[in-house]
Amino acid sequence: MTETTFFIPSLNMMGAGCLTNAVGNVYSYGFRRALIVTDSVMNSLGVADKLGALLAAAGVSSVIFPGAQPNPTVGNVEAGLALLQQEQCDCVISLGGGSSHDCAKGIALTATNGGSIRDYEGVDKSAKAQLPLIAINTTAGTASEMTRFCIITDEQRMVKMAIVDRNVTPLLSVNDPELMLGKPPMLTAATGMDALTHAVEAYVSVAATPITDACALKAVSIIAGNLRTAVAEGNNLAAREAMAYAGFMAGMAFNNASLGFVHAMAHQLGGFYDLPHGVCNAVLLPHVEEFNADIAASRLKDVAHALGVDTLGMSDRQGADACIAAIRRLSADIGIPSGLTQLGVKDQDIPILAANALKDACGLTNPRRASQADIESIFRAAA
Ligand SMILES: NC(=O)c1ccc[n+]([C@@H]2O[C@H](COP(=O)([O-])OP(=O)(O)OC[C@H]3O[C@@H](n4cnc5c(N)ncnc54)[C@H](O)[C@@H]3O)[C@@H](O)[C@H]2O)c1
Ligand SMILES: CCCCCCO
Ligand SMILES: [Fe+2]
Ligand SMILES: [Zn+2]
Repeated sequence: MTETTFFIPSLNMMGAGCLTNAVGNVYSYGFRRALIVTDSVMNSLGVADKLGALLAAAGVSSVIFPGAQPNPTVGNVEAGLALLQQEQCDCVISLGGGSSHDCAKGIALTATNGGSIRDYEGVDKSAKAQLPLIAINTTAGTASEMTRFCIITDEQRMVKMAIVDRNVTPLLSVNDPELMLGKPPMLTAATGMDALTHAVEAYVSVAATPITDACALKAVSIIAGNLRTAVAEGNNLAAREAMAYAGFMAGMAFNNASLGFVHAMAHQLGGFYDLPHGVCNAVLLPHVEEFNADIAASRLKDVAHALGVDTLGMSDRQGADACIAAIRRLSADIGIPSGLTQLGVKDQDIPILAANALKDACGLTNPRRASQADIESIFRAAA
């Protein structure tokens, strides 16, 4: 077995109501002035103000930056950094989903390392630890609250940059499902399918390990057992808590085994059309696994079993086909759009989307290599 590494934040708090003690930890870490990085919706819902009041009661003052856009941009990071420096904050707290966490990571990293977030595209390009980041998660989920990844859209090139850097790992991650009760059904569906994609891609990845396998398969079975309920009954706290654990465990898997062509291709759709990450993953997932099926058949049969399929007596290829069918059924049951055309993707853009997908770091661990023509045909199959 080759040498492997396992990245995870040093402290991860989970469970209904854990936010209160998490805020206490901000004070006991010694921080006294926080920049809260969130987005306009979370801010308008009053969630950021509530967090500010909890922090104030614990002895920590704060200022809110509500400028993290979905698919956060270089401009968002620069604006947030300016506010952090003007307000002389000593820590960053992200409040929201992956967009808020990634924007906050970009702010915290450039606050200590200087330059532009563009300078850190690639693997471990930074020299110093970021300003301490506490990630309070409200979607389940991208797992950005616990990963060493930061995805920032370069609005000039219209591509999502992957900053893969241990220094963007949050100090503390917080998953309180009480903050997830208000997620609308489509957002619950999209983020849940993002988590499933993380687990499946990590499980078929060429960088999978026994640790990431255990996390991935457990995440798959929790998602199979709870996502439909979380979409249909948003106030079901048990289903929300289960999905929070599933998103986190899928994060443990891909934070260490990375991903595959689903993400490499989905990132292009996010960067080019500003489409929601989880929906892009959900539409592409069955098509990429169809492309991988011959090479990853036995792995996909394991995933089928974790999805609840009775695979006894099936060949590996039959198991892989059953896995792909079960993913399609789950997607349809929770209202995910069936094709990319419905999302506004244009055939004439596919060549540039495919060329950029082949440059995305996520593709490096896909179990099957692909040519430009292969990626183009997968995009067209998903139309
Ligand atoms: N860094 C990583 O490891 C990683 C992994 C996967 C995805 N991502 C990135 O994360 C981004 C997507 O994040 P996301 O899918 O969490 O969505 P998001 O953060 O973009 O949020 C989507 C919308 O949902 C709203 N929302 C969030 N929580 C809510 C709640 N509890 N109740 C009501 N509304 C709520 C937000 O205000 C926003 O309007 C993409 O940019 C993607 O590239 C990063
Ligand atoms: C190389 C891994 C990048 C992870 C991005 C998840 O959307
Ligand atoms: Fe992603
Ligand atoms: Zn993802």
